[in-house]
Order: sequence, then C-alpha cells, then structure tokens
Amino acid sequence: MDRRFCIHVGIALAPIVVLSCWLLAHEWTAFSGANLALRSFDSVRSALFAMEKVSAERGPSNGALGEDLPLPAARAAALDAARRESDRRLAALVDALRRNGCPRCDDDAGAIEALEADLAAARANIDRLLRLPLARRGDRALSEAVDQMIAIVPEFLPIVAARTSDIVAADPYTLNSLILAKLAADLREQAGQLGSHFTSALAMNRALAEDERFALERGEGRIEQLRSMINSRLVAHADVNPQAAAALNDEYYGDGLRYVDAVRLLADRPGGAGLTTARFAAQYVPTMRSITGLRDSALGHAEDALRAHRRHALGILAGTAAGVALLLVALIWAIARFRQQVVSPFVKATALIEAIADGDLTTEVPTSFRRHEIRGMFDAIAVLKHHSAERARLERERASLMEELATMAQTDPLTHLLNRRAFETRARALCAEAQAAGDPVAMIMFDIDHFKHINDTHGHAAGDDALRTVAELCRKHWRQSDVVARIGGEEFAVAARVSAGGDAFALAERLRRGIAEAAVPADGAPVCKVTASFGVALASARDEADVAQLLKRADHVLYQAKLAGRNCVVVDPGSPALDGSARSPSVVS
Ligand SMILES: Nc1nc2c(ncn2[C@@H]2O[C@H](COP(=O)(O)OP(=O)(O)OP(=O)(O)O)[C@@H](O)[C@H]2O)c(=O)[nH]1
Repeated sequence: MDRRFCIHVGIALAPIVVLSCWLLAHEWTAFSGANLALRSFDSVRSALFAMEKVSAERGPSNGALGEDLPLPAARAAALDAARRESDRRLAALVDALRRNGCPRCDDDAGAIEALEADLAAARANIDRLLRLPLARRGDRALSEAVDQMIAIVPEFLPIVAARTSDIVAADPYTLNSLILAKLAADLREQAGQLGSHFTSALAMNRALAEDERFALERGEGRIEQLRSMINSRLVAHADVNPQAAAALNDEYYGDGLRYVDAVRLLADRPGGAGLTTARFAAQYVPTMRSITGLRDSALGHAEDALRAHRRHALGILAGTAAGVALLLVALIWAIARFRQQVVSPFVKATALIEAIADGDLTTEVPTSFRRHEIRGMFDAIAVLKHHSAERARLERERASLMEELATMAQTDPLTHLLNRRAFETRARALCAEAQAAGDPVAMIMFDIDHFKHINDTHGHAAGDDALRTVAELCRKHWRQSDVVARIGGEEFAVAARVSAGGDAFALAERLRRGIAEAAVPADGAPVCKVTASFGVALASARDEADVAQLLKRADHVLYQAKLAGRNCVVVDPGSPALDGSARSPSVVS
C-alpha cells in the first residue's frame, strides 16, 4: 500500500514538477534574453559611437587636406587625436561584441576586421596626399579620399541592425528609442558628409563644381528627410529628453545649416569661399554635437528601459523560483504529513489485522494517534484483538474439554485404566498388528477374590482403594505396548503381544504375586490383603485372533481358577503350544 501510495504521489507530482520546470525555464529564458539585450545594447552603442568617431575623423582629415605643406602641427595633432579616438572606439566595439556572446557576433567581428582594413586604406590614401604640396594633390584625388572615408561609415550599419533586432526581440518597447538613436546617427553622418562636400572646393580655393552642388542639395534633402522622421518620432515619444530635441533644433538645424547655406553662397563665387577647410570645420562641427546629444539621450532612454526590463525579468524569475520552491516544499510537506498521519496508520492497521487473522496476537496495538478517525480505527482493532484473544482462549478450552471428554469416554474414572469399550477397540488393533508381524497374542483376565467381602468388611471406599491398588500394580508390571483395562466391577483384562505361551503365563503369575503381596492402604495405613484369580488364553499368529473369543476363553479359564481355589493362574488348554509346552491347564496357587 505504501509503495503504491509513493507511485501515485510520483505520478501526481510529475506534471507539477514538469510545469514548474517549464515555468522556470521560461522565466530564465526571459531573464537571459534581457541580459543578452543589455549586452547587445552595449554593442549597438559602441557601434554608433565608433561610427560617429570614424565619421568625425573626416573633419580633421579634411582640415589637413586643405592645408599646404608643411602641415601645421595643430592640424597634424588634431588628425592624430581623431584617429586615436576612432581606434579606441573601434577597440571598444570589438570588446563589446566579444562580451555580447551572440551567435552571429563572430560575423560582426569579421565585418569589423574588413572595416578596419578599409579605414587603414583610406587613412593611407589621405597620408599619401598630405605628403604632396596642396597644388599637386588634385581635385579628383581629394574627392576620392573624402569618399573613401565616407564609404567606411555604412559598414557599421549591418552590425547596428543585427544587434538592434536582438534587443527588440527581448524588449520591443525599446524599438522607438533605438530607431531614434539610429536616425540621429544617420543625421550625424549626413551632416558630416554635407561638410565634406566643401573640402575640395575650399582646399583648392575654387567655386563649387556642379556635382558638388548636386551632392550638397542631395545631402540637404536627406537631412530634411531625417529631420521629419526624427520629429515624428519625438512627437510620438515625448519622453525622450526634450532639451536634447530643442538643442538639435537650435544648434544644428538652426546655426549649422544656416552656416552651410552661407558657405555655399560664398563657395559659388569663382574664387571660392575664401575659407580654409579647418575654419569651416571649426565653425560647423560644433553644431553637430546637438545631434550626438539627441542620439545619446535616446540611447540613455533605451538603456534605462532595458535595465528596468532586466530588473523586472529578474524579479519575475526570482518570484517564480521562490513560488515553485514554496509550492514543492508545501506539496512534499503535505504528502509527508498525509503519509505519516493517514497512509502509515492504514499500513500498520492492515498488518495488524492480517496478524490477528493469522492468530498472532503478540503485536501491540498503538494508541498514540491524534487524529480522531485513526484513533477510532485502532480502538476497533484493539477490540478485534481482544475478541480474537478471547475466542482463541475459548477454542483452547473447548479443545481441552474435548480431549478430556474423549479420555473420559475411554477411561475408567476410578482406576484411570481403559474401560471395556476402549479395551475392545485397542485390543482389536493390537491383534491386527501382532498378526501382521507374526506375533502371538495373549489375553489375560483376572478378578479380585472375595471382593464383596472386602466391601462388606472394610467398606466401599476400601474396596475402591483395593481396585486402585490393583490398577497401580498393572501399570507397574505391564509394558507400554500392552492394553490394560478394568472391564467390570472387580474384573481386569490385559491384551499383550508375546513371543511364547510361557511369557503370558509368567506375566500373569508375576502380577498375581504382586497383588497377593500388596496391602490395600486406607488413610495412609494398610487395611487388608487381596488376591486375584487369572485366566490366560492365547492366539498364535496363524489363528485369527478374535478379541471376543479370546475374552470368552480367558473368562472361562478364570472361572476355572476360581473353582480351583482362587489366587492362581489357569491357562486355556485350547491355546496353541507356542513354545512346545503342554496344552493342559496350568494352575498355580
Ligand atoms: N467398592 C466397590 N465395589 C464394587 C465395585 N464394583 C463392584 N463392586 C462390588 O464387588 C462385588 C462383587 O462380588 P461378587 O460378584 O460376589 O464376587 P466376589 O465377592 O469377589 O467373589 P468371587 O469373585 O467369587 O471371589 C459386589 O459386592 C459389588 O458390589 C466398585 O466399583 N467399588
């Protein structure tokens, strides 16, 4: 029962455990997703920063390209600082991608390697031009150098897009902030490119070429597009820092673009704008900080949301784990209590009832149960045990009474020898056994002499004592295998297996002498002497030993013994000469 209970509990617990594990796994996945989203966010931010720095590197590069030899130390230092900053940000991006631990981050690391190679090539090209005098650099070469730097920036975009999709998969609510940050980064790039379109014309002190004017218009169009996209995002999500939005409006859309328009008008003149690229950059570049300001504000907003999401996921995971642990502990506790308070008592009760049914009443019935129903059950078992013990006792008494009755039915109550009926039954069995074994059977009958006289002289009790004394002598003189009985008032009979006729006679004679020598006691003192007369009849193994016949023959010679003067043994003359002795009656007196 206990084993079955455990199996059933296991079956019932299995779906709960599976469900709990599933719930935990689900919450763990959500928490891991939130962690991955934060790491991916770090990659996106690093990519946008690196992108900005590579884009910003174009400012000092263009500034240097616009200077003639020897390159002013300040220009060289600015270019060097910008390149180091780009490299630092790229290294940070590689680190962030390594920490990111996403399946496709290896592809991104490969993309960074390609990007770094392209950047190195672009820088080498710029350095080559910087070693030439300004007049020998050539318009076309300058444009190509600027374009080569511009072409590097879009290489960041697949990394940003891939990591953004990882973030949005874990927390879709960050999508708007991330798009806004990406639009701001695009705007920063477009703004940078817009400035770059002036580089050749300013460096060569000439008017803007047709394709440069076209590029400027296209850039402004793209910037206008981004402006409306950013504005619509800002309107929909006013929670992004409004000061950053206002700064963008004032500084870049206001001052920055106004300055670009003014320089373009100047640059339309045949002699050019009369500005160095460095002066242009010094005036224009600072207005772009408002763009990165908006980008950083959007990134900060996304980071806050992601951290909140991670905290929330961690809280849910911890709550779920605690809930599951609590539920399992409560279930196990309840099952253990149920097993201890209900199942175990039932198992014990079953074992007890089985033991009682098997007759084992030695086991104690426990009484220390607190539950009313269980205590009642064990009280009932105690009653059952008590009744069973009582019934077992009655059974034993009945069996002993039956045994007593059976003994009484076969025994003479005065002498405790067999009675006549039992004698006949046992004697018949003895005859059959003797015949089977080929042994002769002797039937010895004897009768106390003048017993009436004893009764009359010494009283009936003395007569009874005389009978008991003779019975004791019988027990003393005859063997265990002999059948001895009191078959009448003062009449006794013995059936015995013998090997020779003389044996039977000797047996009878030995008893006769024993009786004659004995004194009948009464109240501890001898009262009188008794004698007995014996008749012996024999049946050989060949004869059919018939108990009735043998008794009759023995009785007949017993009568002869009486007639012969009593206190003697007479052997039936019809007995076979078993040992070759005479068949004539033997009389001993
Ligand atoms: N005390 C006592 N007497 C018994 C019992 N059964 C029979 N008697 C007596 O035994 C006596 C038998 O007497 P009888 O048949 O005349 O034989 P007897 O006196 O022994 O004479 P013989 O047999 O010829 O020697 C009777 O007086 C019976 O009352 C008994 O259980 N107890």
